Amino acid sequence: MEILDEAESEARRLFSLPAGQKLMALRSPAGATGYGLARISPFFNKNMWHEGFTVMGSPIDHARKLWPDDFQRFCDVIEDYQKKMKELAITLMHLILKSLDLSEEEISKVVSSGGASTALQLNSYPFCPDPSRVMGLAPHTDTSLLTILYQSTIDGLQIFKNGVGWVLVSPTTGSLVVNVGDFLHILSNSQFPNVIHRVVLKENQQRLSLAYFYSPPVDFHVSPLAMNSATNPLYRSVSVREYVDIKARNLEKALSFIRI
Ligand SMILES: O=C(O)CCC(=O)C(=O)O
Ligand SMILES: [Fe+2]
Repeated sequence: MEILDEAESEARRLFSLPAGQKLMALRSPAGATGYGLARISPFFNKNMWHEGFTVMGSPIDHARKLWPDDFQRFCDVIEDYQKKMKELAITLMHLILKSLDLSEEEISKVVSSGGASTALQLNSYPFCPDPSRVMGLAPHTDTSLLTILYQSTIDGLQIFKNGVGWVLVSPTTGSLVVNVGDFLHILSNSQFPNVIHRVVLKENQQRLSLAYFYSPPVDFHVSPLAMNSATNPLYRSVSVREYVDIKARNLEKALSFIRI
């Protein structure tokens, strides 16, 4: 798909800028978008071999700072990428929720009530002379319903499988990885379990990835909707806003805070 190549090339162009230039678009302490460390960094006492750039909607304010005379191409490609990923996320969510026997009415509440919360995260794991000594991205689950991940050509993504351990998910040309996040885990009463994943660098080349996070609107209350008659709800109802806040303070323990 052409848009994957274009978005990858724009991400590469951004991360190739001199450090001083990238710092012009630094995420502000209270802000959610812009250039900076991985969001999960505060939970770990070692830095990760990673730099990121977060977009929500139009990236124009930050793009103007990065390329004062040439920001339009980046904005066009990144906005188009988000539009395509959103369409795909909605299609996937419909299929998943249908498979869980939710009614059309319930599905439309989850998927389209008042617009989703979405974010696009551009990730770069720069060239590293000794990859065996660094952590790319520490283990975590995504907070989203689902995350559509494009990893270009370099290995690194691993998922944790119970009873097996860490399993490498190698990139395949033109393919996307879909990760189940915490919100789908709650909504499906853990029939679609969230996936613990991390990035371990093996090759001494720069690695790029683009993660599109799709979540319900901030005021939506997520609760286990999909249950067969034999099961009890495992989680209490929680608004997206409240859960994001719990996660920001507790990371991987967040689900245990809403466990019934
Ligand atoms: O770089 C990757 O393959 C994974 C990125 C990721 O997990 C994230 O941005 O949440
Ligand atoms: Fe992730």
